[in-house]
Amino acid sequence: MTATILDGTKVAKRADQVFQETVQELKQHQIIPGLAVILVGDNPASAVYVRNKQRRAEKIGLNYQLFHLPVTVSQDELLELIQRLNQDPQVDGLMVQMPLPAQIDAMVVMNTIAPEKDVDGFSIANVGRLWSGMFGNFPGTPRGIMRLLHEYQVPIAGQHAVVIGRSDIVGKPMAALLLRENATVTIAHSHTRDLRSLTRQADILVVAVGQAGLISGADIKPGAVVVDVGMNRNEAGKLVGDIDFPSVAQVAKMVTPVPGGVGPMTITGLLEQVVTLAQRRVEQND
Ligand SMILES: Nc1nc2c(c(=O)[nH]1)N[C@@H](CN(C=O)c1ccc(C(=O)N[C@@H](CCC(=O)O)C(=O)O)cc1)CN2
Repeated sequence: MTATILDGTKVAKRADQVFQETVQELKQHQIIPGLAVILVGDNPASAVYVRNKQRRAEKIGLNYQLFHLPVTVSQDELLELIQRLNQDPQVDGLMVQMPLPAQIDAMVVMNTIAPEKDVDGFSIANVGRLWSGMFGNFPGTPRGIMRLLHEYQVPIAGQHAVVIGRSDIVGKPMAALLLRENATVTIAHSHTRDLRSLTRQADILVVAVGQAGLISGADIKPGAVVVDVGMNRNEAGKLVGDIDFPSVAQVAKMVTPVPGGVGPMTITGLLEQVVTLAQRRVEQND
């Protein structure tokens, strides 16, 4: 078997066209959806991600504002900026790029962003909404992965989904979104015993650990759908995921590549969230 590639780059481009049309319609109601991104420091990977966000946000017509703060900024200064942007009516969505330098408590930052503007869905209010099955803002990566699975018509209800990794950004919200769509969900992590007996049962396997080559073809169920969230650099400096792609692609029905799979869909998930918030602004005005 050679797996179908779940092409995040292609799906993201298609999604951008849809968002662009929606933004045009919003502009007819005098609403320009606004996204503010705060970047602290000079982490090179974060700089790339923020640049990609800016390029795509501007392409679909968002009012994009970047606030680049020095790595030495104090927590109070950062919180002050967040509070100002919380009050700014031009800003529909506000996010702080992770990771943050050690002097800043990410939990405090996430919970200072007004929940209705928290487009990352990292605040306690939005996490609660996610797990309660309510409407809310949900993190970009799992949101984007769900969109990718829907685009390729991957059945979810009743499927056994195994999520490896329990981070707040990917693993936990991914499990919640799969559960909301009636998958039977197992979360595995560093303390899980006999990981491979679990991965071999998965109809949908999401790998979000940050360990190159963790999962190979022998570890998966024939015909599984495998989503690789990993972003690692190999010895040659090449970007690779958490799976051994060639062997997995021999056994899986569908698989995401790295790059070009989940990465572009993370930004799609974010843009979808901002556009949804701006649409809500129109409904409230009507
Ligand atoms: N506040 C947040 N911080 C971080 C998040 C997040 O969702 N919110 N996620 C990641 C970084 N991230 C978005 O912010 C992100 C990661 C990767 C990509 C991407 O397009 N990857 C490309 C490869 C890019 C490269 O060459 O390095 C791909 O996979 O094809 C976009 C966004 C952590 N921080």
